[in-house]
Amino acid sequence: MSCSASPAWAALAAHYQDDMAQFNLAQAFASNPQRLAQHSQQAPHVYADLSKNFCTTQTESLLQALAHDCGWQARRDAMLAGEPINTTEGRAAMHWLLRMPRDGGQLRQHPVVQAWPQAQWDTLAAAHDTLNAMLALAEQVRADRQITDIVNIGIGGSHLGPEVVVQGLEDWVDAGKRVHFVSNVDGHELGHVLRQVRPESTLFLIASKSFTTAETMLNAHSAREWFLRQGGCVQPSAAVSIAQHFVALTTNVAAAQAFGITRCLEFSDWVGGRFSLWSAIGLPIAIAIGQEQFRDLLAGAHAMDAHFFNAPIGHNLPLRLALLDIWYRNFCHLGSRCIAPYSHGLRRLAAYLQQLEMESNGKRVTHAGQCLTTPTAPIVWGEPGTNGQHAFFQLLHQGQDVVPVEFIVARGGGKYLGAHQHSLVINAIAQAQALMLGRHGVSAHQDCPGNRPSSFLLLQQFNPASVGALIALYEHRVFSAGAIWGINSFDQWGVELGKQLAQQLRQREEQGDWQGVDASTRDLMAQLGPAVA
Ligand SMILES: O=P(O)(O)OC[C@H]1O[C@H](O)[C@H](O)[C@@H](O)[C@@H]1O
Repeated sequence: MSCSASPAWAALAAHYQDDMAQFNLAQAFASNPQRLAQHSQQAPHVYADLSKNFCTTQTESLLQALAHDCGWQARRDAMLAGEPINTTEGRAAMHWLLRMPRDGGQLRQHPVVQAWPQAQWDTLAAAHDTLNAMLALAEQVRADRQITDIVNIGIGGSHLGPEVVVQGLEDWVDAGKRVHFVSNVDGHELGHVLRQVRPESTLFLIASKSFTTAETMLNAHSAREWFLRQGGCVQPSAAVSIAQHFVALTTNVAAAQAFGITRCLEFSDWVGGRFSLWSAIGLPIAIAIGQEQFRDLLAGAHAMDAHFFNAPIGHNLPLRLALLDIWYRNFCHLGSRCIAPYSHGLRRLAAYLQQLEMESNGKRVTHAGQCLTTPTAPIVWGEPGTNGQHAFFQLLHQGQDVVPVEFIVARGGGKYLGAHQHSLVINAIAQAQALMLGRHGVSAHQDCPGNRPSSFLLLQQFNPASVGALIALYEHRVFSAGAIWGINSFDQWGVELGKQLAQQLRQREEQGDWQGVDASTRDLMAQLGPAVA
């Protein structure tokens, strides 16, 4: 049964029409002194104030009934059991295992974990062996005074997670290494980094789950060529050799070795690319902040995992957020969500979430291959505050579209506190208030309609553990929404088509065969093809 055929779906549609279409946030606060308590929740490291959303306790109850009707709990347990819930690729999705202590940690009493076969415990032990090897390498690199620059070459999941965490935890970066990220196939990005580094003091990390991604392979080959042109050697015995200065982070060790890399950190195919920052893909993070802090990052994420796998439907924060996402998308017909981290460190959070949410849940068929008749992932977008206020917040306040805004704010931490931190958080609070209250009776141009929804995610403190918990919260939220929609959040077949067509265009170009190709594509190839490059 698809989610929209469930009785709860019909009840939610009726609830929207009958009770919520004219809902007013300010009035809801005025008439219900319990509103904040009813729609807020403390989870590990993260407090969520959801009270400025278009919902009542009845909305939340009906949404919880939807989760129940759609088998959310069984899907959550299947993930924890290590079942192949990524059905189109026949794989489990076990990123959470990478942050679980060897003895199961806070989940060891969970009935599903108690029922694990020995093989699952062996998988956990193997994940710890890999983690220890990764952290040992990170410490070795941190202690190596000759290495001043780390260049991570990878794209998508092999880039965005590590980048958001390294930037976010800038105040914990203590080994004096500069960490650069190169993702785009546009040579300007690689060129810009290579102009700043020297081969003898640079460690290249070639991060690719598949070790076949075209952009990463081209960037890796160009980096290798540059390295050799600058006097680097292929002989492993030489000090400035590829063996010493290139490390691969991948599931495809054979391909990395064929490329000429001998130092490989491997991870398993049950780690989805966009869920992989906890695996070997996290090496740039571990080099930047050190093993102790990396373990804190994992511990924060594990605390959120324990909350997610243990908490019941009504008190499960990742699920509550997922249900609000479904409510807005499917019943209130709001197509996007704005991500507003009031944190310079989290300036790339929206980019990270764009992959996490839109690549996971931007889907239109169920596990069984049935076409869904309802929209799925919202479009997520955003910029850090306060910058966004001076750009697109105008539309949020006075535009014709209602966009739920998600404020992410930390309760201190970091080096530069005082007046700056205070101003940052006051701005976030004031924006949420302005969105809700609006301004009335001044003039047509100055009035703001108000009644615009927002959520507040508040980190107890800004540190590795809370960043880990925040990211795990988002991961489980995305999984929960996908589980209710009945889609596979762990594949990404839509991405393949463009890759295939790029390959076909290359072949056509070589063969000079443009038969059957549309006039626009042909003309663009003529204008931008190799003659121009
Ligand atoms: O890590 P890689 O195998 O190089 O993949 C990098 C990225 O490229 C792909 O096209 C996928 O859409 C992403 O999910 C993935 O994270």
